[in-house]
Amino acid sequence: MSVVEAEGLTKRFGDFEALHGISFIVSRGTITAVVGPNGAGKSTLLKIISGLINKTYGHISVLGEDPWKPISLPRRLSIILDRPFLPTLITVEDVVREAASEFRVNLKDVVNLMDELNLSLFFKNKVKDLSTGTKQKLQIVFSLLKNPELIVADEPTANLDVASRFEVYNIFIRLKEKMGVTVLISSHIASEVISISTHVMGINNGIVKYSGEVSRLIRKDMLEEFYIVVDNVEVAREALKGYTTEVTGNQIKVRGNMVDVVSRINASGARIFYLRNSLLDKSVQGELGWE
Ligand SMILES: Nc1ncnc2c1ncn2[C@@H]1O[C@H](COP(=O)(O)OP(=O)(O)OP(=O)(O)O)[C@@H](O)[C@H]1O
Repeated sequence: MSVVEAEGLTKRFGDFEALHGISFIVSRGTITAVVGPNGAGKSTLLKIISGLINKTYGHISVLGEDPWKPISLPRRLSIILDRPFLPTLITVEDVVREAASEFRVNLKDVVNLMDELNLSLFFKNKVKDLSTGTKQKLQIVFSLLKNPELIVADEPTANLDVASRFEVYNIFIRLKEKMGVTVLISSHIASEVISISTHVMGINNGIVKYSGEVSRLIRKDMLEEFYIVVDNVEVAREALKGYTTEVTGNQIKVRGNMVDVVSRINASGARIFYLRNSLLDKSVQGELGWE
């Protein structure tokens, strides 16, 4: 069953056409990586789906509703943007208590979600004193409190380090697997977001260049070979026993599932400074005509 349906979707800003009559569907219980270069039209598309801006022409239906004239959508859809917008002068604990009461959720459930993102240690801090990445993670917690059916996340991990990015991805993966939540997520780091997704939609110059299941569009060997740079190679390598690895200085070339590899290294105590699948990034850029 489709959660989002678009047919001939067009968006103009004055004389400039940002989306040129695009058509696609998003099925329930999938994670779709929305990838493309700067100015491709990703944010414009995600904002239309979220009801933040209106289309110019065409058809768009989100959970069976017109997102510009929503009925139940605000309750069922969570929007995550790359910039946090939180009250800054009060403590995290106060924000959390207020949010729990507003969304009528159990404080314990909020704390569990915060634990998953390693946020609980900031409980007594004022929001204004948190790093941008920590504020962003807090923002994500609030966005998820209403137990959405659909999450639209525009560059949600832009301000986060590798470990935090995967904490966020793991939450999306869990929500999809346990609750059948549908996720649309955009990122500049195509290879990373594709690695955690079931589907990929490649956009450039306001056109969907390709769209479909990751397993059909991308070869497994290309998906599962990437590089990480860590602070402690020995500890990281020990954590990756059973995986094929090649070490050069602080860099490890790994073959395997990216989510599992990152979880193992995070659990080992080693720190990942850098993670990239350049081969896949280049291939996606080539397919999209992305300079
Ligand atoms: N409010 C606006 N008024 C005029 N032009 C706009 C507006 N919003 C977006 N655009 C233009 O539409 C095009 C698509 O922008 P959009 O932000 O959707 O791209 P994007 O793929 O999200 O890029 P990025 O990754 O840099 O955020 C760009 O050329 C942008 O300049």
